[in-house]
Amino acid sequence: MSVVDAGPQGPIAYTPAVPSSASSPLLQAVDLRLVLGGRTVLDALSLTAQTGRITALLGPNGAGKTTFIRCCTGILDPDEGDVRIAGGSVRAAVAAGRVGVMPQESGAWSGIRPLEMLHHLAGLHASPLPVDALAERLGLHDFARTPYRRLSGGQKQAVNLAGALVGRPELVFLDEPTSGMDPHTRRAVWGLLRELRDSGVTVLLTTHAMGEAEQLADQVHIVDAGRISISGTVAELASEGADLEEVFLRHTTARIRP
Ligand SMILES: Nc1ncnc2c1ncn2[C@@H]1O[C@H](COP(=O)(O)OP(=O)(O)OP(=O)(O)O)[C@@H](O)[C@H]1O
Repeated sequence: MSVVDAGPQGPIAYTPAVPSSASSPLLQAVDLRLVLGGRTVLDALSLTAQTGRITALLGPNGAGKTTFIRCCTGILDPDEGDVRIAGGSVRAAVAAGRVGVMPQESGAWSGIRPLEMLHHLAGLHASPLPVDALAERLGLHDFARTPYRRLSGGQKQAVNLAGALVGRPELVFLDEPTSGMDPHTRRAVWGLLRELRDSGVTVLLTTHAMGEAEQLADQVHIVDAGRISISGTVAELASEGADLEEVFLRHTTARIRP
């Protein structure tokens, strides 16, 4: 077992609620197709996320990253293809508390205060993380009494991240987790995500910050127009003789001409 340091309150022992087998990919999406509003949003998209690794999904605006996460968390059903989590269905994994999700926009009730929200979410899980220690780790006590609607963008992100983790999931989807965060907070979150990985948690995140993917990702998938354009480790992708941003630009389609 490894540990998430909670700062002055002491460590949080982070063992996923359901330990996963390290021998296979925890998440397997095969040939997903989905049409929304007459537009093909996912187009034969297949990818895996290995157990206890950080997988980054990169892609232009509108490429289908959030839609993919919605298919992996039971919010949307693909028209074709299948998502398996630990070999079972998405719904079974979600019902068993194996999955955490930090959406780009949370549906948090606007008047709720951060710690109230976390205590509420913790109450939905069998063995949640200690709320105070998690809040301490993410600096939530500084604005613990502020209603959600009055939080800054970065503060909302921190609360949403805590909400994704409080149930001690073994698979966490983070949709642009550090967008709007200052560099101090961003680096603290990177440290936390590395500790989660070291504890065996599987993380799939989206980001538009190439440096974030370079810092964190064990595996990168670049998606363009609903399909995987290229995948590999950062080192494998950079072996094309370019940095990750250059690889991204080469393998995706510009929506707007510079
Ligand atoms: N419910 C819906 N009905 C119709 N179109 C939708 C729906 N949800 C998403 N889309 C469309 O699907 C496409 C992909 O959206 P998605 O949010 O998955 O992109 P994304 O890769 O996460 O983009 P970003 O990087 O900007 O967050 C967009 O063109 C979007 O307008």
